[in-house]
Amino acid sequence: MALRWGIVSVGLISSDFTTVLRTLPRSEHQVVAVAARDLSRAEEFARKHDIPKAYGSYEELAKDLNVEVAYIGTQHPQHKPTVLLCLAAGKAVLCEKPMGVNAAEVREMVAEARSRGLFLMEAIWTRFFPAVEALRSVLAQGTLGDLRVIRAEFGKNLTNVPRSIDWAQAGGGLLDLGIYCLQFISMVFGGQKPEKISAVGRHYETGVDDTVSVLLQYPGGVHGSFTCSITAPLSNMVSVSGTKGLAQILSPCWCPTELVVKGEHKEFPLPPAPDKEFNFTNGMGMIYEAKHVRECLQKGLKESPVIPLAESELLADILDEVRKAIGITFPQDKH
Ligand SMILES: NC(=O)C1=CN([C@@H]2O[C@H](COP(=O)(O)OP(=O)(O)OC[C@H]3O[C@@H](n4cnc5c(N)ncnc54)[C@H](OP(=O)(O)O)[C@@H]3O)[C@@H](O)[C@H]2O)C=CC1
Ligand SMILES: O=C(O)[C@H](O)[C@H](O)[C@H](O)CO
Repeated sequence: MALRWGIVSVGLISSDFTTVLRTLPRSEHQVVAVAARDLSRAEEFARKHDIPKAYGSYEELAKDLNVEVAYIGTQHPQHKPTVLLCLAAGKAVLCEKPMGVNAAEVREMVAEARSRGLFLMEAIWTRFFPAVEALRSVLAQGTLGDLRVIRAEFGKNLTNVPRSIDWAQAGGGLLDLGIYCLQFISMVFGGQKPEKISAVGRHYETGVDDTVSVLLQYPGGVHGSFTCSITAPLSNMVSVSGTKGLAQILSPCWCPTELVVKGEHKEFPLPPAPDKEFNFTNGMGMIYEAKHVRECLQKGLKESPVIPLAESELLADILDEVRKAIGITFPQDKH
């Protein structure tokens, strides 16, 4: 039975995700509706992606009984209201990262999903790439020995991307790019709560975070660190070091296809996407998370075992702590 998707908002990532869904067998995935704040833009998107139903409001899509799962592709601050709207309408929800602007928002969404017995997942698509699955396997086998340190970086000049420098839209690097680094560190250290968090950072002129470095101490004398930036290019790699060797996820680490383990280079090419256009790097890699969502729903799961809701809450808690340490607040923090 095909999983019937509703796409919430018609922005850049929504276009990429919809393009990916339409490469999948129609017997497994169908995009049955799309909604935008403006009907004409929703209709244009529907024409581009051959979607049967277009709505001029998210509310109308939420009421569409043909929609089983909603994909939330709005900007950060609109994630919470649209997730809550779709949950209230009985939809399963896949919400783009970061699921919330802060931990309070994430906890509100998680509580609502749990109280309604509905599936909710944060679209940390990185975790579903074969290269990252291979890294998890390497770690599980003890190939690197006893872990000591993990280091991650994600930086690129985004000062020309309006949402990235827009304080009202919770811009900056931490929520947009840093979350990718942090989720690697948390994944490697088993979703444990760090014992100590420290951070230094620079503010961008609009009040968002510009470049931030974070140090996380975990139980057992191990630690992780990351740097994210919206103004400076960084290595965009991840390295995991243990007593028996080093593993590296090569750039682009947030959507990787290359893993190096103790000097051995392994490639995990994306599925072919002939004549498909994407707004973001390695967009075809969203196929993995889309397939995972369907697998979860087929099993009757209410959350992903790969990016559990408790992990989304933990990531948000840590990002809150980091923002507090460097003095970054957003309008959404007051609610
Ligand atoms: N997984 C990945 O690889 C990526 C994930 N993302 C995530 O996806 C989300 C969207 O990013 P992106 O597609 O670049 O965003 P866009 O700038 O394309 O905006 C997405 C949608 O947000 C709505 N929107 C835009 N501005 C406002 C505003 N000021 N107030 C209210 N709503 C607004 C619009 O919805 P409408 O269409 O209804 O008008 C718009 O289409 C982000 O949270 C980001 O973190 C982004 C890039 C890559
Ligand atoms: O999730 C992402 O990949 C980021 O939002 C984008 O890559 C970043 O905003 C640059 O476009």
